[in-house]
Amino acid sequence: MSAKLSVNLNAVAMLRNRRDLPWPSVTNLGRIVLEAGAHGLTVHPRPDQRHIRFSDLPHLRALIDDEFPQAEFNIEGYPSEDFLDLVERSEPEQVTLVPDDPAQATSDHGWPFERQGNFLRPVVARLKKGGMRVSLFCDPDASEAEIAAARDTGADRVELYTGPYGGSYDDSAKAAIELEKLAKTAALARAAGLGVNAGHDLTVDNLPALARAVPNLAEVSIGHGLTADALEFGMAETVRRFLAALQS
Ligand SMILES: CC(=O)[C@@H](O)[C@H](O)COP(=O)(O)O
Ligand SMILES: NCC(=O)COP(=O)(O)O
Repeated sequence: MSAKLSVNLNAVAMLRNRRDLPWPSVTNLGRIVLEAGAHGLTVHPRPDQRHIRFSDLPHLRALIDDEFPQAEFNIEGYPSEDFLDLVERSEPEQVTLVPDDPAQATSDHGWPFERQGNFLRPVVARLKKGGMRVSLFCDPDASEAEIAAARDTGADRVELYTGPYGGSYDDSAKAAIELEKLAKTAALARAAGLGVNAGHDLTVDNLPALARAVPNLAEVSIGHGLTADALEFGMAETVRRFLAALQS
């Protein structure tokens, strides 16, 4: 079975936040995404709410519950007490824990599982007790010992950080090296009994090779590249609508 696609709405929210206006609507874009067949929605609320606002979450939860009950809500973030409260109120099907510093522009590394296992274990247990699947953001070249420590937290899955792979879009030799690391880490995770998700800078161009290299990929979450394509492929029709509005 092919991997599920969860669309990350952070980039849409960031565009919305440029003005004190309600468009583009994060909820409406979520509806379009799910109507088009995506399997879920991902958000990564950060403490400064520079993209997703905490107030977006109830609307997205209601969208899924009321119109797309088969879809999944995936909330990503650093497990501060505020984040955990927010997650528990939003009841996502999946939580992806990411070792982000609030000042970080975007996520750029996985958890040091051996070092942070004692921190993660009770957090994972708390979320799982609340009925949520837990995934942990993981370096693309995590060692066997690191993967064993990830499994020992009680998490269900790891999400492979694919940033270095996505970033080598203009260097096929480097992309092959990065892909090899991802394939090896995914195999270690599968052997340890963990499900494997992946995300960061994935695109239509780099997805096929990733899916071949990681045959049991459960889910990809994609935001930036997918939103960029939505703009590029939707711009012509939008210009035509504005020209028609001028003539009406
Ligand atoms: C966890 C992760 O990989 C990130 O990709 C993140 O969720 C993307 O968030 P931004 O689009 O806000 O950088
Ligand atoms: N977990 C990764 C994610 O949600 C999307 O990352 P990106 O496609 O915006 O880089």
